[in-house]
Amino acid sequence: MAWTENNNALEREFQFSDFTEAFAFMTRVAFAAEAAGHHPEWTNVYNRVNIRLTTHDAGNTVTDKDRNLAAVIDRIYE
Ligand SMILES: C[C@H](O)[C@H](O)[C@H]1CNC2=NC(N)=NC(=O)C2=N1
Repeated sequence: MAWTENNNALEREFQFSDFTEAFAFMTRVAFAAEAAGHHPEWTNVYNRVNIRLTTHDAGNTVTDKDRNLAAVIDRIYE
């Protein structure tokens, strides 16, 4: 898995050719997150998107909800 676990969260950086591609990815992830009822912490700077996944309801720990969303995000990125 390309994600690393740091400070009770799964983290991964995604890179794109430009802002439009990065934002298109974010839009798809946003819909997938809403469908899953589980939402990322993220930042975007131009063509980079940094995502952090942790479960707030479980006291900010990594749970299967984070692992499952990470797998969904990876498929969107492929
Ligand atoms: C009621 C709602 O499903 C919960 O508050 C969900 C929303 N999205 C969430 N996202 C994340 N990352 N952690 C949560 O604990 C969480 N809880």
